[in-house]
Amino acid sequence: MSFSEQLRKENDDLFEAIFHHPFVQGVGKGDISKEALAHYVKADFEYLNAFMQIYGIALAKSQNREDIAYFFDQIKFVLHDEIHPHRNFCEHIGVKYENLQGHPLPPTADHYIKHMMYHAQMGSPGEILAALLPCPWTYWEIGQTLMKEFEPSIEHPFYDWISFYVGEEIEHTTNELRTRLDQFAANSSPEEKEKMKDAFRKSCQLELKFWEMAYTLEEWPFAVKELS
Ligand SMILES: Cc1ncc(C[n+]2csc(CCO)c2C)c(N)n1
Repeated sequence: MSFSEQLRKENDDLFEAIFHHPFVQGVGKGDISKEALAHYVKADFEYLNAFMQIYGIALAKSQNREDIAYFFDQIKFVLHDEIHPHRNFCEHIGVKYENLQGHPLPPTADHYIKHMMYHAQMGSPGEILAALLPCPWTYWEIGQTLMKEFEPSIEHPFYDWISFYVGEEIEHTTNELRTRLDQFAANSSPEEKEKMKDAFRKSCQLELKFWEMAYTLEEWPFAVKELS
C-alpha cells in the first residue's frame, strides 16, 4: 500500500464524517440555507487566497522545473477556475460575489490557513504536501459522493458546484500531490513520516470543521459587528 493510500485509510472516519455533514448533504439535497452559503463563500474566498500563497511557498522551495510548473499551474487554476463554484453559490443566494470578499476569517478558517502556513514555513516538502492534500482530495470525493447519491440533473441548483469538483482537474491535482507525497515518503525517516501523518490528519479535521463553521455561522466571540 502506498503512503497516501495508507493516509486515506487511516482518515476514513473523517472523510465519512465530511460526506455526511449537514452542509455537504444540504448541497446534495439543494436545501442548504442561504446564510450558511454566504458564510462559506466569505471564508472560502480568503482561504483560497491563502492557499495560492502557500502554493507560492511550495513553488519557491521546489528543486526542479516539473514541480515549479505544477505549483504554477495550480495557482492559475485556483485563481481563474475555483471562482466558478463560488459563483454558483452566489447566484443561488442572489448576492454579488464582490460583496462576499475581503471579510475577516472566522476562527476555524483562520486556524486552517495558519496550520498550512506553519507546515509550509517550518516543515519539509513532504509536510507541506501532506497539509495541502486533503483540500483537493476531500472535495473530489465529495463531488463523487454527491453525484452518486443525488444524481443531480442540470436543473439542480448546485449542479455546477458538484460537477466542478468531480472534474478531471481536481482528480489530476489530487493525483499529482499524492505522487509527490509518496516520493517524499519513500525517502523519509519514520519520524518525518509521523509529521506528515499529523499534518494530513489535522487538515482533514479542519476540512470537517470548515463545513461546521459555515453551517453554524461561526464567528469570533465578542467580535465587532461588521457594517454591511
Ligand atoms: C476549505 C476548502 N477546502 C478545499 C477546497 C477545494 N480546493 C481549494 S484549492 C483547490 C485546488 C488545489 O489545487 C481545491 C480543490 C476549498 N475550496 N475550500
